[in-house]
Amino acid sequence: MSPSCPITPTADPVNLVIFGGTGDLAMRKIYPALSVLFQSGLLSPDSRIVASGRTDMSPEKYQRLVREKLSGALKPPALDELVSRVSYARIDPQCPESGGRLAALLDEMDADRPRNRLFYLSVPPAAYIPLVTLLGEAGLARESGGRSARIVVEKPFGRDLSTARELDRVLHRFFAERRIFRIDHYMAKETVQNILLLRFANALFEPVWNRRYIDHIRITAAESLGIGHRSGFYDQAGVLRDMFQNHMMMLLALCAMEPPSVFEAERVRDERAKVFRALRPLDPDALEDSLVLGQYGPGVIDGQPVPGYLEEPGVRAGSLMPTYAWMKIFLDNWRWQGVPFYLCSGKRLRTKHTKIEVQFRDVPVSMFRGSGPVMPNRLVLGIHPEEVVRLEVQTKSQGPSLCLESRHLEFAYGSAGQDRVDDYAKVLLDCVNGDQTLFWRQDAVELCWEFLTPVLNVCDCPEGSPSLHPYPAGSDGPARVLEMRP
Ligand SMILES: NC(=O)C1=CN([C@@H]2O[C@H](COP(=O)(O)OP(=O)(O)OC[C@H]3O[C@@H](n4cnc5c(N)ncnc54)[C@H](OP(=O)(O)O)[C@@H]3O)[C@@H](O)[C@H]2O)C=CC1
Ligand SMILES: O=C1O[C@H](COP(=O)(O)O)[C@@H](O)[C@H](O)[C@H]1O
Repeated sequence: MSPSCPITPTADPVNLVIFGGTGDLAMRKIYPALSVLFQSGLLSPDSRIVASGRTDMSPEKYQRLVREKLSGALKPPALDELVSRVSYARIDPQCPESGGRLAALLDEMDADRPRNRLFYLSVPPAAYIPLVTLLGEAGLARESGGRSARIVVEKPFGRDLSTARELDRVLHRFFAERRIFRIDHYMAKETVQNILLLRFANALFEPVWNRRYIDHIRITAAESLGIGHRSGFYDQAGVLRDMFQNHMMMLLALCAMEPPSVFEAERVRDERAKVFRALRPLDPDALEDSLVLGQYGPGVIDGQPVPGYLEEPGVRAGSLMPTYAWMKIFLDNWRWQGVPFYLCSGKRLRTKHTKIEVQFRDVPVSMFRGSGPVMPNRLVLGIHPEEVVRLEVQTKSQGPSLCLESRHLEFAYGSAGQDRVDDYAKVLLDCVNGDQTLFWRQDAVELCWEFLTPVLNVCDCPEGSPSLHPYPAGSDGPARVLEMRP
């Protein structure tokens, strides 16, 4: 850690209520993140976790379940310490007495001292509004006696513009905006957080970070995983709602935003929203010029045969849901006029890799004729698996003749030996501490839904997308994208 970096203090104790405590997200991401926070002392040992679901279960049985599910990821004593802080309450939003029961339980837990309250909606989106209403009507959304009450909302924030607005209306009935945390775990990834520091804490990049010097920017989030057990959600959402409306648009905003006057949540969020306001609307009559949608078929990944999307359990027969999208986006503002941003994400691709590539323009003319082509500079921000910042520059290769060679100036997080906090741990800690910098604000959510509406309309019509390009699992995506790429 840098000597000038302040030590992060231990957060005040919190009672964390995880709605959806038996679910995939809770087991795979939230508990391991909590364990990191407890072990590193960032979360007070006085904090408690109440998991809930509609299933009836004793706290002891739930503790056994957590132990069993997490035994691969966590070992004693970390696992024991985590489990000792966990209890379970059956909460069914359809059941009128659920809210009162939860309120009584939390009061009982607070008998020794009042704790802040954090309610985490880790449930299917259809349960968001009923649970927010339950909290509000039970008086649990109120702050009192210096105790905060915050709510964490998982993506997707609605399934289109109108449902996003409806969710927001209900959230705001009970929670002020400063207490609503719309999570995007991509924002907490180390190299993603680093984008703004790289751009605005160095004098080097900003003068060339514009249409005069940048040819295009490519943002890729490729996954080799399929949809797992999530067909119920995914077959209603597809890649556009799952990855574009949130993570991909956020990466775009971080690459394109103006510097805020000060690094404060609202000022940073203002600048991100301005990027979304500058999005050039997609032309519904010419979508094929800026969009490729695809769906994976059967194929081979890591030498193993994998089924196609339509063979995945739970997917509707003949579903036309896209599992891959490539999009060309323009921003209509002075900095970015004419610079294409290529966004691409898909499931069941050859490898998992997430990165941002900033491609600079060619030199005006090469004076090194006969020494090979002068490749344009490229800045690669590797997010996964490599966490790296790599600037590709042209140099002279060693030897008597004048030959051009591409070399890298590189900084890799993995080799920097710094303290690391996993992405869910970081966002959870920020919720506990009330820092909204890394979270979505409603204006940005709505602007992104508005932008995607023409594509979603096409995908949602019964015939689905007019051109859904198939690609074999384990490939690099639909061949059509190669024709569109610069
Ligand atoms: N899994 C992931 O990788 C990611 C998930 N998300 C989002 O997180 C949320 C949770 O996802 P995930 O964990 O995968 O979902 P799961 O289907 O695995 O788990 C859902 C959980 O919610 C509970 N639940 C279901 N319906 C209701 C209801 N009507 N009222 C109260 N509780 C309910 C279930 O328990 P019970 O049946 O007992 O009620 C279960 O604990 C979703 O919004 C998803 O979009 C976001 C990013 C990644
Ligand atoms: O939010 C989501 O993200 C994951 C990919 O996250 P990563 O951190 O592993 O890159 C994706 O698999 C999932 O479908 C989506 O809901």
